[in-house]
Amino acid sequence: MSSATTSASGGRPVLAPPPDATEPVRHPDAPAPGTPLGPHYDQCFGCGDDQPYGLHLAVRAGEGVGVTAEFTVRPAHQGAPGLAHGGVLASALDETLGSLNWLRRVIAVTGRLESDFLRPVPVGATLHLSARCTAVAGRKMYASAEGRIGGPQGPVAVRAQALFVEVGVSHFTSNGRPEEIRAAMSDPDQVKVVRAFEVGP
Ligand SMILES: CCCCC/C=C\C/C=C\C/C=C\C/C=C\CCCC(=O)SCCNC(=O)CCNC(=O)[C@H](O)C(C)(C)COP(=O)(O)OP(=O)(O)OC[C@H]1O[C@@H](n2cnc3c(N)ncnc32)[C@H](O)[C@@H]1OP(=O)(O)O
Repeated sequence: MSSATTSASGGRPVLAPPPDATEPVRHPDAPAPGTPLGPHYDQCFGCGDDQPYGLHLAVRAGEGVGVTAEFTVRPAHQGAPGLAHGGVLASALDETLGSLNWLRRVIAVTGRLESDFLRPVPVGATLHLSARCTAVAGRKMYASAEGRIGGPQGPVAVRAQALFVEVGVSHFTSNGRPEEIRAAMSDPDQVKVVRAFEVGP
């Protein structure tokens, strides 16, 4: 019997790479380890500078197909008094995982995200996130992430496993609200981001 966590064929967990999956490949032009990746869209809830209640996640390239990031929980991110909302923490994991695609120079969107919440995360705390791509199979990228509190070596508060699916720019231009697409396409910085992805390996 299949379930939400097992594939229709063979009963393999959905987030387990298939036997023909390959090692992820870092693009030769990927930024050096330690380089800030910068926002992919200034209105992005995860990384955008112009999103007042956003997470303002600061992501840096790591080794291989890996990244690190920091997110400081603000009062706008509460679920219970003084504590981060779980959906916000899942967003931080999602954004960190999504950034891995920069290092592969592939545009991809989250297909599936499974999160574990291990410790409450207070307002004012900085979540130290890290993510790595574990495998690639066709358009599918498998990845995992964790977030620690109290410092980069502190206890793990949240972790996630995810599947991203490669898409073309038309995923956004065909489905996004036209006002925002038009604005994005007339912003030279945004066009530069899209071009960086279109020049593949
Ligand atoms: C001018 C505009 C500029 C736009 C900006 C451009 C570039 C900027 C650069 C980067 C920005 C990119 C992303 C944003 C980055 C970070 C934010 C965090 C990430 C997100 O927050 S992003 C938002 C949430 N995300 C979605 O909004 C996705 C909605 N969704 C869909 O759009 C489709 O659902 C899609 C595309 C996922 C698949 O659709 P599809 O038709 O293309 O492909 P298909 O269904 O065939 O799946 C292919 C293979 O993936 C397997 N598969 C698919 N889904 C699965 C699942 N859930 N579980 C297990 N396996 C799954 C299939 O089983 C099959 O596997 P197999 O090949 O083995 O059969």
